[in-house]
Amino acid sequence: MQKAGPGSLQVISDFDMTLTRFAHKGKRLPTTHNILNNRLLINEDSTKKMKELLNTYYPIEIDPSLSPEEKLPYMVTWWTEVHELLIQQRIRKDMLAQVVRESSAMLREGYRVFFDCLAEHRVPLLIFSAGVGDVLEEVIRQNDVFHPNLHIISNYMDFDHTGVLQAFKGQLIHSYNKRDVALSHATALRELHGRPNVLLLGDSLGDLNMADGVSEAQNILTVGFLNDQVEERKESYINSFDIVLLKDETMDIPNVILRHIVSPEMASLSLRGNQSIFFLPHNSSCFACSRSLSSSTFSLSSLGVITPSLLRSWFWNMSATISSMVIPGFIRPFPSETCSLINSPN
Ligand SMILES: Nc1ccn([C@@H]2O[C@H](COP(=O)(O)O)[C@@H](O)[C@H]2O)c(=O)n1
Ligand SMILES: [Mg+2]
Repeated sequence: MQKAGPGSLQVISDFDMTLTRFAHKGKRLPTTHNILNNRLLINEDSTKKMKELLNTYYPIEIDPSLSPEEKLPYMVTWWTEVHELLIQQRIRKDMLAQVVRESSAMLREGYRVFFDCLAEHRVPLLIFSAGVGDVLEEVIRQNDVFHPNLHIISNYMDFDHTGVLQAFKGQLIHSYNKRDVALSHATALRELHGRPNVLLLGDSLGDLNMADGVSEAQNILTVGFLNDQVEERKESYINSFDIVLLKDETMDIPNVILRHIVSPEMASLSLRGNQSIFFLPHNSSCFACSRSLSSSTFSLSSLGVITPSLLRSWFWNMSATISSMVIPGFIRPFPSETCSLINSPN
């Protein structure tokens, strides 16, 4: 994928709990459907009913002992009942921006690097979501990353001429029918043709089918975010995705993969707190990072071929020089296990 470069690449990603965070400071964050569970839009009874439906069907959605075929009818019931309830509540289009603003939904840390990098290199990003399209668009817009390379397949609301919800458009999309939906959209997504390499991101086993509509796919690299019921589901995720990220609320790994594909000549670099971490470039050269004191720009210079001692000294030097650097999207606490690994004599 790296040899073929960004011109052959497309990214297909799920939205809820893949591009958005699952939790923050120990609190569950909402999906696009749950963002709509706001008293500005729906009454108290419906709020209760939506929660009951979530408590009934979410455990089925993630139950590792049930097959996708067994889960399917329950998913159809869950989505259908919630959509009917939202229609009955006569949701207003002009309130959506406000409920998104009031919600605690967050894109994963490092999201700006991800969205901007894809746009800069003209790599199409297909967001394939069983959530609510109008809400997910608003989340992306409010985070300022709605770029022209974005394509979205989702459940879109149909509003009447006064801006009141009257139906949902097109085929219902739920967690376990993404294959059918992918196949039915295959010809429409012309911009994605001729891009045989796919980076696929998802948090559900149903997301693995999102690339089924890609004609003549050559390589599909799948990354699975395992957010919930980790121990129970780990085995099936490891057997199904190429890379499994356990309770990782960042876009760090997708960003490193992208950096490797779009600019393989540069060290892929990420700075965290007052420590630093960098990812090796494909030719095994190492780069040092320094910041100009007069501006916020920073430069990379080659240090030559990596050796363990060079690595260690680089880390020590960097941690001293970058402690005050602020590079949005890159700074994050550096895990202590990684520090001790880097600083160990071997
Ligand atoms: N009423 C519902 C229905 C579904 N969900 C969750 O939304 C997720 C689907 O969106 P993706 O972007 O991940 O495809 C799904 O995993 C459900 O858990 C919900 O919260 N409420
Ligand atoms: Mg999801």
